[in-house]
Amino acid sequence: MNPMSYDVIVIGAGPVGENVADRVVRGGLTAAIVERELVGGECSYWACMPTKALLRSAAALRAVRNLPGASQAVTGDLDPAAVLRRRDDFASHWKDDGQAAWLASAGITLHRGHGRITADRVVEVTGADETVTTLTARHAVVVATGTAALLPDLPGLREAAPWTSREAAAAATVPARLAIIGGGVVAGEMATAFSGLGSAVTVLARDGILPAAEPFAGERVTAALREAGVSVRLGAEVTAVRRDGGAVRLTLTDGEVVEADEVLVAIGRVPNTADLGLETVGRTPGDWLEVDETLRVRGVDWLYAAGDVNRRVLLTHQGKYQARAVGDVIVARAGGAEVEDGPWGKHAATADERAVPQVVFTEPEVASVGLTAAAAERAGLTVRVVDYDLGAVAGAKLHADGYQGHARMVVDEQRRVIVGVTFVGPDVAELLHAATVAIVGEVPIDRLWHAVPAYPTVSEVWLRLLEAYGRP
Ligand SMILES: Cc1cc2nc3c(=O)[nH]c(=O)nc-3n(C[C@H](O)[C@H](O)[C@H](O)COP(=O)(O)OP(=O)(O)OC[C@H]3O[C@@H](n4cnc5c(N)ncnc54)[C@H](O)[C@@H]3O)c2cc1C
Ligand SMILES: NC(=O)c1ccc[n+]([C@@H]2O[C@H](COP(=O)([O-])OP(=O)(O)OC[C@H]3O[C@@H](n4cnc5c(N)ncnc54)[C@H](O)[C@@H]3O)[C@@H](O)[C@H]2O)c1
Repeated sequence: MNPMSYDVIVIGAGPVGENVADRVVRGGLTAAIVERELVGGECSYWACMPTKALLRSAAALRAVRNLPGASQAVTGDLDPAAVLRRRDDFASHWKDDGQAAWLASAGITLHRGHGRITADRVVEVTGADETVTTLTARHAVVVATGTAALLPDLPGLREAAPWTSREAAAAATVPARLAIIGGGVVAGEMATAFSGLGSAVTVLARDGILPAAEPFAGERVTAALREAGVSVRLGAEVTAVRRDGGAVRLTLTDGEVVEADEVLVAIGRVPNTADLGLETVGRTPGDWLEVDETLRVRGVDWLYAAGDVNRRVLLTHQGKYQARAVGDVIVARAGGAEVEDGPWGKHAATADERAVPQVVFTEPEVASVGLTAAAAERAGLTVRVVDYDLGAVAGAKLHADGYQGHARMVVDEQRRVIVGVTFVGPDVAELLHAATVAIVGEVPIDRLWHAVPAYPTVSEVWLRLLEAYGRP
């Protein structure tokens, strides 16, 4: 036993854990971080970065092919091997020396191994060689252990060695045929990526494509995937899976069999809490960790949970936003300073509920923030929905010949502020932050008329949306 004390112990060195530790050290406290795999977490090696690298080259090629003058310069096809090599670079070749060095430079102590809470403010770390180190926290323990892929209980699935997002993101070769179970964000992006790389892709989307987004988003992504040769089977449900020799056979509810070389399961996530000692704090192992506005686990005053593991929003940027709030509130509570946990306060993660931005890097891209029209109505708001054809904007016509896209703004009619925006179209990702600022700032519609978009940019859609809404 080797007792060591820190002000704060963070379990999990993904993007969220790293940012919590950095924030508390900047606030004058000491911090240790516990990591059982790679410093940088899912995002750096198997999620955000490598998947976007898999998507980017095909997106650039599509863009240039839609631009007369430039398209003539393209004489060959995509080189999948070169894309995979670039992906390897973005995954740092699955080595974390760079990020571990950053932790050291930030004054954060790294303990490698599996962390488990064993008593109040006590974390045991079991290393790869089974040695156990006991850490104690003077002020707080923060769980930032993230999530893993959810696998459904389908007969034959586990024996068929399915891909999860990890195997897809780190694929060493491109399968000739890929079947994807699911229709959410991972399924949409992976279908786009692997069809771009040359796989014959079949998407078995029981609940549709991007069902949580505005309906036009899923419709446009479905149409584009089909145009790219992807077989999108809306409503298709898998009942059994079998791997015979090399091929995987998926049986659907109507008895039809879909054959592929690999099957990717992308139906959501489970929290990494099964072996974390949650029973010692009266929680059930394997459950999501429910937290209050300051990301503190309800009823346990020294325990916090940030990032994917608290299920508020499963996105890196939002988890890092939570990390800044958690780090700062721990420092405030440790020093007896005032806690600002009211809406939009320094220590409250208010944006998690009102203004979460997300870009889905499909073709076309889907960029959204805040509420969809349906979600706003469910929340009891009186809303007005304003739609505009993004392809009709001068900047979009210049951007690409035959540019097709759509924009929607959802306005809370009682407060006359925007509560949701969705853009669908090529390269709409960079349009999103203006919408986020308008929603977080609760900028009145009447004032937005004074925010003039430059001509001729795609951002002129903002003016067109306001014109469609009307000026009294
Ligand atoms: C395929 C895919 C693509 C994605 N793309 C995007 C994107 O483009 N943009 C975006 O914003 N989000 C994206 N996400 C979501 C994003 O990856 C997560 O929101 C983010 O990684 C969450 O960060 P985290 O720090 O909470 O958890 P993680 O990144 O999962 O990190 C948790 C860390 O904790 C460690 N750990 C777990 N348990 C223990 C333990 N008991 N002891 C010690 N260490 C432990 C793990 O090894 C891991 O390193 C994507 C997700 C997937 C699956
Ligand atoms: N660009 C990005 O921001 C990005 C990219 C990838 C992943 N992510 C994040 O990662 C998280 C996980 O993504 P995901 O796609 O796994 O989850 P998801 O929640 O986005 O989608 C899962 C989909 O699977 C469907 N589903 C659920 N159970 C099913 C079943 N038994 N059979 C068939 N379909 C079923 C659901 O209806 C849903 O549409 C998301 O929350 C997302 O925010 C973000």
